[in-house]
Amino acid sequence: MSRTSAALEPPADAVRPVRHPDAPAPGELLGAHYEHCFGCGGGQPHGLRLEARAGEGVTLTAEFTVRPAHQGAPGLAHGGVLATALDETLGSLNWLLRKIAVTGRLETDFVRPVPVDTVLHLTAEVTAVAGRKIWSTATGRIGGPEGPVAVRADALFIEVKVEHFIDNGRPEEIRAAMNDPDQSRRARAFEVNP
Ligand SMILES: CCCCCCCCCCCCCCCC(=O)SCCNC(=O)CCNC(=O)[C@H](O)C(C)(C)COP(=O)(O)OP(=O)(O)OC[C@H]1O[C@@H](n2cnc3c(N)ncnc32)[C@H](O)[C@@H]1OP(=O)(O)O
Repeated sequence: MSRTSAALEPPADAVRPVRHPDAPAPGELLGAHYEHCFGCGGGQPHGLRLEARAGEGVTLTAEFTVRPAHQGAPGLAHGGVLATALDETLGSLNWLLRKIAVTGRLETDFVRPVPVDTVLHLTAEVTAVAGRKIWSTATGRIGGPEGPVAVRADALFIEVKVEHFIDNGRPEEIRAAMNDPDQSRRARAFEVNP
């Protein structure tokens, strides 16, 4: 049995991703794309507050500290929370392409339990692009950036226009997001033209 579904195998005519010339420099923190994002925003008391940093090419690293609010089994991170950390990390990669994209498919392997207070060290990269489709992969390690693998995921993101959010989101949150005075958040959310 193959590890991933056919939808996560890029077709033969897919191309290598191209880092946008204005992508944040390697080592730079990306910052949250939305204050109330459960994955990266500072406005969610129990959110993950995941911090992602640009890497070389179309790669990044990220860290997430598992807190007591993130438990599933006693003292252990909930699998859905770990999947969120992977989803957020993979989603952040699209900023290096300057594309707005949403997760279409996310396949996750849970390899080791992740205790509360553990720092999950994530690495991720875009592997291929074809039209609106973006394939990417991520790995999360514990005990340090070179520690054993605890989780990994492969994903397919689909590029969307900003109308995807305007048409489907609640008007009050959309209005507030559009009026967000934080320039870097506004940039990650809206300024996506090459
Ligand atoms: C004003 C405020 C702005 C705020 C600005 C914020 C910006 C920054 C937001 C980032 C947020 C990050 C957060 C973390 C990442 C999430 O968690 S994103 C949230 C979770 N994901 C979603 O909610 C997506 C829900 N799904 C959808 O809306 C729609 O199904 C999609 C994904 C947009 C696709 O619909 P569509 O545009 O109609 O595209 P469609 O023609 O169906 O498919 C296009 C292609 O993709 C393929 N495809 C589509 N879905 C799938 C699938 N599930 N599996 C396999 N293939 C698929 C199709 O087969 C098709 O392939 P081709 O035929 O072209 O080869």
